[in-house]
Amino acid sequence: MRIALYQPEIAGNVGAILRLAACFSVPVDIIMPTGFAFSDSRLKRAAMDYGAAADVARHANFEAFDALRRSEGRRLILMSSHAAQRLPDVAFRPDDVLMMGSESAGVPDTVRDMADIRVRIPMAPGFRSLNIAVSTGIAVAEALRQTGKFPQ
Ligand SMILES: C[S@@+](CC[C@H](N)C(=O)[O-])C[C@H]1O[C@@H](n2cnc3c(N)ncnc32)[C@H](O)[C@@H]1O
Repeated sequence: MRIALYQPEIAGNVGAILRLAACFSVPVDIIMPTGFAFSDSRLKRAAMDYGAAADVARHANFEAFDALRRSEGRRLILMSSHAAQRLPDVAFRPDDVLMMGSESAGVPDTVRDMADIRVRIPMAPGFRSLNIAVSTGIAVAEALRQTGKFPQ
């Protein structure tokens, strides 16, 4: 399992996701550009000292990330509040990449169309979306649960 962040914009969100990734031993792919500098104190504050333990790869653009993903034979699972398929109905594989869209715009249609599966976390009627770090935690937890990869 890997987490991929498509052009994330908010340092604190990425810090929280790096903390999550370290706690669950899930590597993170960050697709550039980001909306903040990696020296941003808000990233460090949210990641705490766990950030140094996170396995993070930065990719210059989506094409570079996707070429590597394909070479490794991983499925691209796009998390989107607009997707038709519900999280509880998806059968995850241990080598899937869970990709999160940017905070303001999600992902472009060209990227959306390349996903093997598009997945929605069901929400109560009338709500648009969850915070990106919260939705990453929900999706990763379900994928780890299904694949038996939660840490002991
Ligand atoms: C704040 S949301 C982005 C909202 C953006 N307007 C959009 O249309 O995608 C940031 C990211 O969190 C994830 N996300 C938020 N709510 C979600 C949900 N209910 N189901 C699946 N993913 C969700 C998606 O990856 C989304 O791109």
